[in-house]
Amino acid sequence: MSAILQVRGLRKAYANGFEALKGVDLDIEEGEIIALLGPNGAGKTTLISTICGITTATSGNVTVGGHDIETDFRAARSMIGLVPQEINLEPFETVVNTVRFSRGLFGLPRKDKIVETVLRQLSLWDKKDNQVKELSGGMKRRVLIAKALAHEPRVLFLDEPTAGVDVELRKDMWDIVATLKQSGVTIILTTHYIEEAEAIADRVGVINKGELLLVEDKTALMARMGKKELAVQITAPIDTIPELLASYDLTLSENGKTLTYTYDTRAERTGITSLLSAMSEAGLQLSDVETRQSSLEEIFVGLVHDGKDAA
Ligand SMILES: Nc1ncnc2c1ncn2[C@@H]1O[C@H](COP(=O)(O)OP(=O)(O)OP(=O)(O)O)[C@@H](O)[C@H]1O
Repeated sequence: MSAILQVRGLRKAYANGFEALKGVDLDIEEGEIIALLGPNGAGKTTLISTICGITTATSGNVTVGGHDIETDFRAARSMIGLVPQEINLEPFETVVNTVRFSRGLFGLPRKDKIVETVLRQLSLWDKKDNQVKELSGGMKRRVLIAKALAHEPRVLFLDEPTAGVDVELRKDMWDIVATLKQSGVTIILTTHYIEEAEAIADRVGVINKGELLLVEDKTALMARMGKKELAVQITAPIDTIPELLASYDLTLSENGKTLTYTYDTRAERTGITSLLSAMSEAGLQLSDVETRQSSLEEIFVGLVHDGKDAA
């Protein structure tokens, strides 16, 4: 495999002086799916827009298939398909014409066979003569993807493909992404959802405050993120954690009535069973037990922290 996309020292300061990208380096291999994960305002859309030439970088450079996005804009842009966050379709146009038109925008000759292949790939062929306004929200999202694929790009950007869609539609989208990968397209998507990255990505990049904190193989990253907490309520408050429980990773709440145990969901043994029996041995009476997955926000805070510690 070779890097189809190379991003080097990419910085973007907006007109008001705000630095949305603070020197991003990224290599993307041909044929992989990479998910860029980050909280609101992290810079995900800015990164994609800059790579796709919608906004101009302040400094740094980007090449797609070896073509510089500034000095060789046309060649670079022709290799990229962009599926934007917002649905921006012409409501009275038919599906097939919408896709044909997108292909034409790249100055390519009309090739109905290609348009047909794309529409079939997205299960839109039987809707080809429908007007866009007659389609469901999920179908409209598919049309956006079909449009982005009409000029046969090798790299496809999906900006928050499943923001605000229901679970079924989200799974649908994941299947589409898997099909596209099989056809050899390199896919870069942005998302807020860990489970989305987990479901479809080969690698995950975490972006926060304009910095790419890490890019890592998904399995390794998920193992690191897979922390869960077990909160155990006890009937009688205690001042300190009993000696018998010293070997567990426990914290005691201020009111002395909740013991919180942090464990790794992916570990072979979570240690919950032995912890609960050790609690009973220590004479603690339990009144309630609750589990909690660390939120994305917390994971990011953790990651930002780790990054600072390492520096
Ligand atoms: N045109 C602009 N002028 C000034 N600041 C901007 C502009 N566009 C975006 N920003 C700021 O840059 C930062 C990054 O925005 P961006 O849209 O790239 O984030 P994001 O990670 O895509 O967020 P979200 O998940 O909410 O879409 C934000 O703080 C945003 O307010």
